Amino acid sequence: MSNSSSDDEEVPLAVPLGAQDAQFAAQATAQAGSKQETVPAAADEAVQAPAAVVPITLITGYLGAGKTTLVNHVLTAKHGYRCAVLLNEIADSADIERALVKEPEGQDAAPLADWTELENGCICCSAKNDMVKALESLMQQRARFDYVLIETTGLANPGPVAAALWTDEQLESSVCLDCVVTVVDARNVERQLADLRPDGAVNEAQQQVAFADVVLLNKVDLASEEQLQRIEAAVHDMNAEAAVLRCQRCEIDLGRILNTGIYSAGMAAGQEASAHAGTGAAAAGAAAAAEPTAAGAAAAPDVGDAGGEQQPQCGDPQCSEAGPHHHEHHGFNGPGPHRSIDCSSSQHDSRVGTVTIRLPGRALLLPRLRHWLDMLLWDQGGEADGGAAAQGPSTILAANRADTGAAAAATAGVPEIFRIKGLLHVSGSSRKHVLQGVHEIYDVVEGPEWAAAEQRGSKLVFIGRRLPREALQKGLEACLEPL
Ligand SMILES: Nc1nc2c(ncn2[C@@H]2O[C@H](COP(=O)(O)OP(=O)(O)OP(=O)(O)O)[C@@H](O)[C@H]2O)c(=O)[nH]1
Repeated sequence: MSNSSSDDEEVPLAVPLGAQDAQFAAQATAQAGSKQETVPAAADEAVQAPAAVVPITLITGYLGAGKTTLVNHVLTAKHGYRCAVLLNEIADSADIERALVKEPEGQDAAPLADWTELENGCICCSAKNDMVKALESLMQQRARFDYVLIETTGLANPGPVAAALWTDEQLESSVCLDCVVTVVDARNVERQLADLRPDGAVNEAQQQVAFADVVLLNKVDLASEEQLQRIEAAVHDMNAEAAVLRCQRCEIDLGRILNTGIYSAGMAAGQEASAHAGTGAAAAGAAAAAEPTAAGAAAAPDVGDAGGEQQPQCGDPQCSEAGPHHHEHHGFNGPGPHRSIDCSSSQHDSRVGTVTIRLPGRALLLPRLRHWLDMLLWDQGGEADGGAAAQGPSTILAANRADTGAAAAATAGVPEIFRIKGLLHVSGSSRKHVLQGVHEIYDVVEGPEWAAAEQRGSKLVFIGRRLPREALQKGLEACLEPL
C-alpha cells in the first residue's frame, strides 16, 4: 500500500493495538492538500476547524477486489481531508503491502507510515473490539486528522462493523459512519456472488454488496461490456439503492464516498433507529448485533489454519432476533429499503483458510517461481473445461499431496486459491519483490532495496479453500536456488 508523498505530510500516527488474537494493522496518515473540486464544501471547513464528529468511510470488498488500491487513491488525492486509516488484513501480510510503500529516501526522512500488526482475526468478529479500541486510541489524537477510513478484510461482513461504529459508548459522540463502500472485482465478482454455501447461506461477497451504499465496480479493464452490464443488474437485484460506479484502479470522484452525509440524511429523515444516541430498542438491537456471543467469540478462528464454526450473528442493528432468520426492511439509518439479507449466514465460510509459507535465507529463482505459479493458477479463471481443470492446481497439489502421504486430502476436493500475497527474496536482485495474485492473475513487482541489516527471505500468503500446506511448501522449495 502506498501513501501520499506530498511534501506537507505530517508523520503518520501509529495506533497501538492491544489484543492478541487479531491481525489488525493500524495506520494513520496525516494528509493535507488543496481541496479537490469533487469534494463537498465541508472538506475545506474540516481542515480549518476540525469537525466535532469525525466521519468514517468503511471500505469493504472481497479478497483482491481493490480495497487497498482505493485507500491509496484517497491518500494520494488532493481533497483537503487529513485521513487516518485503520487497516485490517486477514492474513499476516501487512508487511507485504508495506513493501510497496514508496517511502521517502534520505537519512532523515520520516517513514510515511507506522504499522502495527496483530495476528489473525477479522474486525467483523473476533477483532471488532480491537477496532473500537484502535479508534478510541486514534481519537485521543483527534486534532491531527478529520476523516477516518477503515479497510476491512476481504471476508468481512460489514454489518457488525458498522453497528459497532454506532453503538460503542466511547465512540458514539466522536465518530459517525458516513458511507459503506464495497469494491467489487469485475472479473471475478460473478462467481463470488454465485458461490454456494453448503447450507445455502449468504456468502461474504453477497453480504458486502447488500450492505453497500456505494458499489465500486472496479477492474473494468478486465471485463467485457456485457459482463459489466450483467454485474450491474445483479448488484441492483440485491441492493437496489446502492449507487454503482464503474472504475479502474478505484479512480472515482471521491465526493461519492467521502462526507456523503448518507447516514445523517437518514437520521434527519426520522428513521426509527438512532444508534448514535445509543438509546431505544433499535440501539439495543444494534448492540446485540455488535457483540458476538461468548460462544461465537470463543469459536472465532474460522478463518485461518485452524478451522471453527461461528455462531450466527445478524449484522443489522435493527434486528434483535436470535438464530437464523431472514428479513427485509430499511437499512441502518440509511434512507430507503435497501438491505435485504439472510442473517443466518455464519460469519465466514469455515472452509476458507490461510496458509503462510516462509522461506528464510535462500533466494527464489524467479523464472522457476513464475512457471510454478502459472501451473498452479492457470485454470483458476473459471472458464476452463473439466479436462483443463484436471491439469491445474488440483493435479499439481494432489500429486504433491500424494508425495507427502496425505492421500485423504487428495480426495477431499479441488483446492481453490482466491488470493496470494508474497514478499520475495529473488535470486540475483538486491531488491524486495512483491507478488500479488487474485484468482488466476498475478504480478511480481520490484520493491525497495533490502536493508543491509535485514534478514533476507521470502514469505507467501495463500488464501483459499482446501489449501494443502505441505504441497505448497514443497512446490515453493523447488523454486529456491540450489544450495
Ligand atoms: N487490472 C487491474 N488490476 C487492479 C485494478 N485495481 C486493483 N488491481 C490490482 O488487483 C490486485 C489487488 O488489489 P488490492 O487493492 O490489493 O486488493 P484488496 O481488496 O486490498 O486485497 P485484499 O486486501 O487481499 O482483500 C493488485 O495487484 C492491484 O494492483 C484494476 O482496476 N485493474
